[in-house]
Amino acid sequence: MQTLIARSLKYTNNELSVLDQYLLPHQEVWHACDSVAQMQSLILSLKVRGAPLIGLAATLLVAYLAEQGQSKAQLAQAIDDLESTRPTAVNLMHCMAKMRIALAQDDHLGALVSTAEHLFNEDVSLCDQMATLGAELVNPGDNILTHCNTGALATAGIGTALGVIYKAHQQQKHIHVWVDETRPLLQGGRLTAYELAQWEVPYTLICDNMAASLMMSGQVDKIFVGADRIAANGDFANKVGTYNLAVLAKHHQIPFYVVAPETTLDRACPNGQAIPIEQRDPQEVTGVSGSFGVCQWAPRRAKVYNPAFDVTPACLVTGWVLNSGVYSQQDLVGDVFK
Ligand SMILES: CSC[C@H]1O[C@H](OP(=O)(O)O)[C@H](O)[C@@H]1O
Repeated sequence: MQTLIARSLKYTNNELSVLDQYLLPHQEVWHACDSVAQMQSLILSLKVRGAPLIGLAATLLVAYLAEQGQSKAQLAQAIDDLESTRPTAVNLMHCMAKMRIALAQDDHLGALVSTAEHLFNEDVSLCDQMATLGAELVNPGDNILTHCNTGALATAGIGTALGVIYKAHQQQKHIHVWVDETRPLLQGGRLTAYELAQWEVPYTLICDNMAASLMMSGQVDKIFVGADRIAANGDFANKVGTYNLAVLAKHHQIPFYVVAPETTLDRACPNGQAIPIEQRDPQEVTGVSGSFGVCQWAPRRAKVYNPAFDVTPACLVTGWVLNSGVYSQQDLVGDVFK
């Protein structure tokens, strides 16, 4: 397999490595990964995270295992196991389906390697296309609000929604970004703030519960978010708290855009109710753990509701920014999903 290098995933010198996103922004630690169990653990703990990146990390591991001489039966099991790791982001299922097709080829090793290389390099291009198309929606001086993390850390390229923001910054549109910290795992406060600082994009970090008053006071001009799965009617799943923003945006008549590659589209999913929503460990809500240990603030026996994602109905979305274009719901359903 060729050398493949992204911000949080790389294959170099016959070694697959991932950047531990749970330790960011204070520590940049890379883990070599050579087994399904290890990759599943990295993905489940969100050390490896982000809808496109999860699919690509699993894909590169399958190709790596094939090059290590694993049998077709072992590789088929690896694909099944990896596909079941997290249920909501459809990019994982998309990538594993492509790898299953490659595994069925006569030269399965060659097909797996070339498919992995293609999917990785394709995502880089898809990110560039989304960024260019989405940046056209950004006006000079816009105050943009975003949720969770959708940058280079979450993809093989420059990102999805954050890629749009970065491209607009590169175009010297002099934007400012309101960054939702994104409870409970703080992908915004830890990762988006980290990426925007590295790109020298002006931003202000806020708690999620502050977005409404910012909108009411006219301090938010547009909202760009990512997606983990887009259903055939345009409903989409994204990090929990996205639906809040969509309802607020509609009330305050603020343009609300979802940015995602077409690898996030799920043609077999009729609407948002059909999207499986991952339920996560209550400990993520009752406290926080990291390299510093555990900080527990809620009662240990507190009953917790901790869905990793929520679903936003298409009626609340101004436009879908895909790699192929910017769509209204009518065009998305009629042209893209046709
Ligand atoms: C371009 S990443 C898309 C999506 O993935 C994130 O979820 P997680 O951090 O749990 O992997 C978040 O929902 C992003 O919007």
